[in-house]
Amino acid sequence: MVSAGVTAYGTVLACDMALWGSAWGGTLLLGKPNVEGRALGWLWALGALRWALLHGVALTVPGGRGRPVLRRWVAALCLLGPVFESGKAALLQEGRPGDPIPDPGKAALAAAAATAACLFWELTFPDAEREEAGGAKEKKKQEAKALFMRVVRYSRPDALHLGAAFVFLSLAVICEMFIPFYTGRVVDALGSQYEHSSFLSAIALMGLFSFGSSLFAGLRGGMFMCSLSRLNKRIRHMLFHTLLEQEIGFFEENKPGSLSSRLSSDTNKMGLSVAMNVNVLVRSVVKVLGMLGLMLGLSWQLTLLTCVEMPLLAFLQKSYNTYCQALGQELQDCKAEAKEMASSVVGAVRTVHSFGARESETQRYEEVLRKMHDIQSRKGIRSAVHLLLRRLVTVGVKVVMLFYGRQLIASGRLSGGGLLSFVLYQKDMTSNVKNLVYVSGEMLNSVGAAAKVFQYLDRKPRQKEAGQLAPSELEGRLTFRNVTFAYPACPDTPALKGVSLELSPGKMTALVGPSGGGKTSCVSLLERFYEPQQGEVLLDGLPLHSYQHQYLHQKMALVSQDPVLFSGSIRNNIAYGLEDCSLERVKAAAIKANAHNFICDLEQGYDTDVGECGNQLSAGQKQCIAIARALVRAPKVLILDEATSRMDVDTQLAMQAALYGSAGQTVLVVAHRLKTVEEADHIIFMEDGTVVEQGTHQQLMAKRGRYHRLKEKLFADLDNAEESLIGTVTS
Ligand SMILES: Nc1ncnc2c1ncn2[C@@H]1O[C@H](COP(=O)(O)OP(=O)(O)OP(=O)(O)O)[C@@H](O)[C@H]1O
Repeated sequence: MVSAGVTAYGTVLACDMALWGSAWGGTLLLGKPNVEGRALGWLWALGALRWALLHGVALTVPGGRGRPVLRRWVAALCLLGPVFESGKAALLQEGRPGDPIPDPGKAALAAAAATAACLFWELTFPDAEREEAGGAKEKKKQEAKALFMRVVRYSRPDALHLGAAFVFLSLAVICEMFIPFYTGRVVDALGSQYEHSSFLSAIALMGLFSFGSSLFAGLRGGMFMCSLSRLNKRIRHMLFHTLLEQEIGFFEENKPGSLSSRLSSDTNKMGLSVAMNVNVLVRSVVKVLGMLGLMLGLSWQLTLLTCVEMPLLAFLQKSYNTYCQALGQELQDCKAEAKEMASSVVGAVRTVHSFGARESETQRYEEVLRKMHDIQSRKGIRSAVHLLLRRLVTVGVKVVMLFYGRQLIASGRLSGGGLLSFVLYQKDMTSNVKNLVYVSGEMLNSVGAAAKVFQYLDRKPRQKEAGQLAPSELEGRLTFRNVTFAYPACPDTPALKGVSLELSPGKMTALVGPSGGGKTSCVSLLERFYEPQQGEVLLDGLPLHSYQHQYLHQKMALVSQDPVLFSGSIRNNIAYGLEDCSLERVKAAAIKANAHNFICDLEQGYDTDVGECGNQLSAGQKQCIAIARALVRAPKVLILDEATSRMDVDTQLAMQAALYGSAGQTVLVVAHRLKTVEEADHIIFMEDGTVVEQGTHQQLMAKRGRYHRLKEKLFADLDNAEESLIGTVTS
């Protein structure tokens, strides 16, 4: 593939040299043709002829077909000269166009300029050729462009702000462009024939343009910041909403650290891709075009020289950007890992302390930091090399330019001030071209962050959409019909295997069995945290998913073993998710949950702040509040998953009596303790994901099966342990 390309380019170049050589030889033998007054016409005619011939060669040479870059290069080689001479004649209306058949030096310079311009274009705006070659990299770029356009579409509501920002941006750039020009004029005015009035007018205009550029630049910055913050707010809100819509399995696959990083840094980066990069892009494009015009006006020869520097710098910058992009991804992953590790360790600091894991955690964190440091060091070294190469190119071109500029001044074709203006423009031009190349890479880089955000925004929850059922009367009968279920993390190991059971209204059903038997999995299915792979869970004979989400969670309340409280008052925690819940309702629920007494003992009663995650309350108190939070909704179905495990036996029994009394309520208790289970109307014994036996306590004891054996072993052990613990404390 590469050798075919070399052959194609080499053949075209050889043909071009042969063409020029024969024409040049002809002029040497026969003398230069007299084209006075028709030079431009001749230039175009010869250019077109050369183009037609070389184009034909490009199409017929082996490996030439299917190479649009080669054809574009041929066009640039043949037509750039006529275009340049025509532009020069039209804009500057001076001098006569160059010879239709240039001498060797000019021919080489024109070929180099055309090649450099072509190279610059292809590097900055790479296109379909490599895509045709099937490069995955190119495909990725196309995707990045599509992503970028999507971010732009998300910015539509800020069109007014962005529009104003671009107007200010253009004004600022235009003002900025004239500053070097009038700086040169000031220097000229200070020259040998000093004229006060021209000095004053030049300095006034320079001051005016400087003031204008600062003013408009400030307004532009403000407008961009404003639209950036608006976009950020919208995206974050959408993302947060989408995240909360996802099924529970999603949160098991994606760790909280990486999710919060998406919400904060990635949304931020995504916004920057529009506000900042487009800002720099437009600014640079306007400046480059404007300055190119002004520079051509000052000296086309020096401008041509500048055109040699730019592709070289663009090439250097491009390769640097590619390297940095790859490292940037690695660095971002490292940062996310460090963040996640720090937050999980700090969040579980008690466990870390009690297991004496401080040293190992510190080492683990240090390892990630070291990885981060390595990446940053590599980036630093590459940046130093890049800077050195860039400086060498810049200084080299500047030296040549100054030498040539001196010749132009000596021949009277340029003033000293003009050269100064040119040098200032050239410096600015280089940095703007660099910005252009940088920003094209950075845009793709920042849309990398956007890709992750969109990945979540586009994600459809992997569970059936909730239906519309919301009957005013609900009996509360729950049925598992031949349910098989495996967690997303272990799809090949079912936690429930063909489970069929029924929870009757007005009855308390207990789920018991050894650890890992599938009790909590049943509860999770009832809460619709997951969907079963086979079978159905029915409420009053209808699938759970056909009920409205809000309705279902109003009618079914769950209290888990480790309930989560939110920082805020006890009252707000009990009334969580309910609008306009009176203090009386909250108190009534707290009384029923055996929480009222200890709440009243607290200094601020129901207004007491429970602290971060409720850590200012004991585990048992937290469970009481969580039960009150469930009861305040007066649910038709109450699910207690080891919900009283942290309470003492007396509190547990009192609580149970209170809960058992609710007429018509379906109560499901998952418990390990014998006393709680004995009272239940129906006991279901689960083991290894299946229902092994069921009945009342008496029936199961009489059966002398698995329940009986477990009672003998586990429950008795627990009770003994409890009794001995109580004994130790009281003795
Ligand atoms: N989030 C999860 N991802 C993958 N597997 C899980 C998950 N939660 C539980 N399991 C597995 O599913 C099986 C049933 O677990 P489940 O929590 O339902 O048991 P359990 O009877 O409630 O146990 P325990 O009495 O200890 O709470 C176990 O083998 C467990 O390892």
